[in-house]
Amino acid sequence: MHAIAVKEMKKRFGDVEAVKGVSFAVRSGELFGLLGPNGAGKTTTINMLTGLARPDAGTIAIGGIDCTGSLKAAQHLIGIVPDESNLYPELTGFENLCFCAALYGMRRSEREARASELLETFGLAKAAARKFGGYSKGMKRKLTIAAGIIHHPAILFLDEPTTGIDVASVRQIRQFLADLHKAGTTIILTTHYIEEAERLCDRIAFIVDGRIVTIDSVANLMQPIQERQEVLLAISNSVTGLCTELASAFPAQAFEAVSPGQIRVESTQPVRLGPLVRFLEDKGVEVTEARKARPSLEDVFIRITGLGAETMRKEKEKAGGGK
Ligand SMILES: Nc1ncnc2c1ncn2[C@@H]1O[C@H](COP(=O)(O)OP(=O)(O)OP(=O)(O)O)[C@@H](O)[C@H]1O
Repeated sequence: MHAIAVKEMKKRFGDVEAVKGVSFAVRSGELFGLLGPNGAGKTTTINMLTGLARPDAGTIAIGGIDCTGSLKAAQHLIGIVPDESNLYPELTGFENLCFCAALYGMRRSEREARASELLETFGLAKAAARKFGGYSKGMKRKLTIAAGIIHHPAILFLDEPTTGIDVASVRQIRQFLADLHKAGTTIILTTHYIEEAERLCDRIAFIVDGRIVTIDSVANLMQPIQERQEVLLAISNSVTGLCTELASAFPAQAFEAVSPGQIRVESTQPVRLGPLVRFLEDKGVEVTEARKARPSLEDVFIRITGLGAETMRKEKEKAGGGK
């Protein structure tokens, strides 16, 4: 049985068709990533799956339960970590968690024990008695995750869990998600950090402009580019038309000027540096460094979506870090 099965789900906000008919299924125990740039429709998709937005069309099943009209029957199965925290600033960390536990009908002793356990897990025990409103961004995100799993949900939805927070918290959250995944929880994660998706997810759906453009395992997505060789050459100075000249001199390789001081060489054969360096020297260009690049999911994303590395980098910067 699938933990989640979505068919032809759509959502429009006025003139904006935010989600244009997405279909996918998440296996039980899977860590599934929805990856895409800002405005792609990730949050809207998650909101429809968690009952925060009503789809205009399509069907949703969660844990085998038809949730198309209402999520009520599957509510106990899911945990939600929204991108903006829904916790109360005037309550302490401990009180917030106990309050959430009470909403799930947990008994007092049970909820206090669970709240203390989760505060410990996330390194927040010392801040347990402090008001949530005074927490740092990273602490807020961690407590929001703790609140989302207070009732041991079988399926956890997280919307951009590592965006805009400090590096130490990012590491802690990623490790926590990996542990939760190992323990068997189904996790659906939205992110626009390609390397985060590559590191954590079993399968990834690339979502662009309201549509899923591809869904596959990280290994399968990476397979076509694994055999490809890529070398980055740092050069002392650039000369007009250098890449065109290189391409005609070395037709088995592809050349791209990634910046004025850097050329990317791509080939399906091992790249021989000697002839390249000599050719460039003859043109008055010195190679100051040659580095073999590891193929990454970012390359796959760029190939499939047509979105350039620069676009994704800008998206990351806009998001305010998280690395
Ligand atoms: N409540 C709303 N009212 C109007 N338009 C909306 C609303 N929510 C989302 N949209 C629009 O729908 C599109 C998809 O937005 P969504 O937030 O789902 O994207 P996203 O992939 O989660 O982006 P981000 O990474 O920035 O969070 C965008 O064009 C957005 O402006």
